[in-house]
Amino acid sequence: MKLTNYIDGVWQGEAASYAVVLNPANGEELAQVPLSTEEEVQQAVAAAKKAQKKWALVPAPKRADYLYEIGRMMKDKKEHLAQVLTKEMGKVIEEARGEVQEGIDMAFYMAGEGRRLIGETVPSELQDKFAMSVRAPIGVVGLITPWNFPIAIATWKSFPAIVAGNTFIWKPATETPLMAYEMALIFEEVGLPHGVANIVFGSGSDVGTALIEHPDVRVISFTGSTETGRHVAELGGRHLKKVSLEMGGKNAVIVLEDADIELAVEGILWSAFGTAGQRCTACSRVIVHKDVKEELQKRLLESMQDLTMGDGLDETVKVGPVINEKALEKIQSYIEIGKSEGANLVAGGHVLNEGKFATGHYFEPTLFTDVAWDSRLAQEEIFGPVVSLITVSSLDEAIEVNNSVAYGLSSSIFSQDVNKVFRAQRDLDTGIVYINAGTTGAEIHLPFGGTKGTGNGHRDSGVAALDVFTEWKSIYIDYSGKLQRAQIDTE
Ligand SMILES: NC(=O)c1ccc[n+]([C@@H]2O[C@H](COP(=O)([O-])OP(=O)(O)OC[C@H]3O[C@@H](n4cnc5c(N)ncnc54)[C@H](O)[C@@H]3O)[C@@H](O)[C@H]2O)c1
Repeated sequence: MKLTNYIDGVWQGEAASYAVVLNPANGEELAQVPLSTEEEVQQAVAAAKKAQKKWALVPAPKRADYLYEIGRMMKDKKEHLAQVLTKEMGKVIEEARGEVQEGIDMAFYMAGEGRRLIGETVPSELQDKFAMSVRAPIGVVGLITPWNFPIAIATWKSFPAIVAGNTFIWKPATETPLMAYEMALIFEEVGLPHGVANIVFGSGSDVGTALIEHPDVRVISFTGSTETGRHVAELGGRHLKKVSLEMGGKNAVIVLEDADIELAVEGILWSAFGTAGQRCTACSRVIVHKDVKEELQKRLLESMQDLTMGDGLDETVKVGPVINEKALEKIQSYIEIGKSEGANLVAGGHVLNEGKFATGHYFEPTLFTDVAWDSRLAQEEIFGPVVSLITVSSLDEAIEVNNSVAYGLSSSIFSQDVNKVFRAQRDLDTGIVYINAGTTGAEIHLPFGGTKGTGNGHRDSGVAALDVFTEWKSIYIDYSGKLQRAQIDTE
């Protein structure tokens, strides 16, 4: 299947060049994705700009009605969307269903915002004067998304954008364009006015750059690696764009001496090896108290034996493939780095490429122990099924080690002591903190994002997402019939 861009409600013609989209589980060709150019971006921005004027005049509750329809259609197509998602991204089908559900939840949640979009009324300091602030749409927004959550992240961005009265151009990752294609079909089927939702496929350097540099694109909402995000921020800054960045992570589970070890093992397995470790919130470090280190390690190693690997469409599989050959090489390079740094490789550490694994991209769930907290293995984002066990002697030390990385997305702590966990949630320098759960499992009505190298202060999800896609407009209405001046003493 050859995909085409979706601009102004119209599926566009053939592109000059394409990239091939492969199923990471078996190497099967799924589609060809256009490698668009600046010209297509200009066309999409022009359509979005024209549509936005009308769209902003549609009352927000009516804009929200389209989101209810989109949510209902996603619900009807949930199994189909999940199957396509597993094929193009590789995550196991249970997780794919969960990701689609996140999108459905986001549709209904943001549709509800159509009847709120809450502003503020406040007293004026002057008599016979009324003061309020409202959320105003910004205009045309550009959405740049990664391959690891090809549908959920797009809904976190596009749904608040449109309910607030903006129109958008979405550039999905070239590895996972099929979810964008499926969403465009849904936008078309629910009759979303032409030009409100536009999809332009292509590389980050061509399409992404053209979006960021275009003077009519007022907001860039980006999710991806910190390296790319830094570039997006620099370029966006030069063009004075509002740029929202959600980037990498190096998340840790802390296991204290009084933890429920069985529960901690379950939490670690799910957050470290789910999606083959390719979540921004993946647990990549386990910071364990020395008194329970041996027990935790033993139970973790035993449980890791039960992680069946294979094609995520097989319901019995727990760990699917990683996205491509480049990812395998990166993970392998960190195995070598870990060994050279003196960490102890106690499980996994290999690419699987024989038998049923021969045509896919599989890496064994891997555990290093005795990892130095400041080693590269413990500090850098690997984005694969690799966990580093770091031993500490106290809660203070655990928090310090957790906070030592350049990222600040998610952290978790297992302990039965309410004083310790309350103290920890205060001091853990991450945007998300879990108590007695792994590092993953965000719910869409709470803000999602992180500190330091993970983000630049904005958030996806929750009402906070509306801050990215609206401007605060302050309105003063003077009904005194005379010129009143604030801050001037008229007595
Ligand atoms: N914090 C979060 O919410 C979150 C969520 C998911 C993934 N991530 C992070 O995303 C990364 C994995 O995703 P990825 O490999 O797709 O990231 P990436 O940075 O390589 O790509 C992300 C997107 O940016 C585009 N892009 C690449 N170069 C660009 C450029 N020069 N200008 C504009 N756009 C450009 C890509 O085409 C893609 O659409 C990991 O670091 C992960 O932690 C973060």
